[in-house]
Amino acid sequence: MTTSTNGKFDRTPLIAGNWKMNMDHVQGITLLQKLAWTLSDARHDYGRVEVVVFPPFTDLRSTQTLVAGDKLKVEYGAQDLSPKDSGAYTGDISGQFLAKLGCSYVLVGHSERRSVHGESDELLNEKLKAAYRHNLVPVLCVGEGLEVRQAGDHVIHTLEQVRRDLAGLDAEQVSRLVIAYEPVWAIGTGEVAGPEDAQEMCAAIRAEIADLYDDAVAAKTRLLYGGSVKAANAASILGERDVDGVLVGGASLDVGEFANIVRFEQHLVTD
Ligand SMILES: O=C(CO)COP(=O)(O)O
Repeated sequence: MTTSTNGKFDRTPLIAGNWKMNMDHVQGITLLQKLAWTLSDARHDYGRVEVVVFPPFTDLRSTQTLVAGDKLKVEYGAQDLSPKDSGAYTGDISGQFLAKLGCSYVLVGHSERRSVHGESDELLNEKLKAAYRHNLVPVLCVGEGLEVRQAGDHVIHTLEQVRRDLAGLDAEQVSRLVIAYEPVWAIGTGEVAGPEDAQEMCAAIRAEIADLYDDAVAAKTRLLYGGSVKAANAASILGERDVDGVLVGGASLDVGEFANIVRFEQHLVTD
């Protein structure tokens, strides 16, 4: 992994777009092509700020063809995977298939899967292990709902998720892991956790990883914030010490908006 030299990051910033259940494969290719053109016009340095999109499963083959054919530097991943590698699991998608499609990353435990599909920490732990079996880097999503936040238990709650989800993973795996803190009350609502909220939780997660593993592992794990991120608020969130990137939902469907988030360094206040 390359190291950015902007003085604020010692981990390569990662800007990720979760398309959720939007964009069929034709629309997806158009979106990705426009994004690549926009970033190319802006002479974006992908070694300095990594860019990843998470299209629906049905877009992945055309995404692979476009990325390989046009030698794009945008990376891509899937929004979920099965804990199993193959067999009688109708409707599920194996990490092996995702790796074959050139995916680098896979989302695990997005709050919409935890709530809509009732995914438990035990299942997510299995999914993380499945991702590593196929050399996919998991982006593990954690975060609290509104009631937990109002009760002031957000840090305890989120660290508990981290502990349960990471059970049995080794230090090498966790140093490659990406964890996205996505407070459920800030997803798709226009409510953004402030930069200081993002920093508070990312610092707490990093300290927890140092506790569970060691400081060297904690220094490598990348921590993202997600929830109503837009070009207008991205730079201040990304300026925080422990925030290494953002996981963007709605705004990742707008090329101009997402490209401006990728180019957040233009808006960083340097001290
Ligand atoms: O869930 C999210 C990304 O995974 C955040 O979605 P929004 O950016 O639309 O709030």
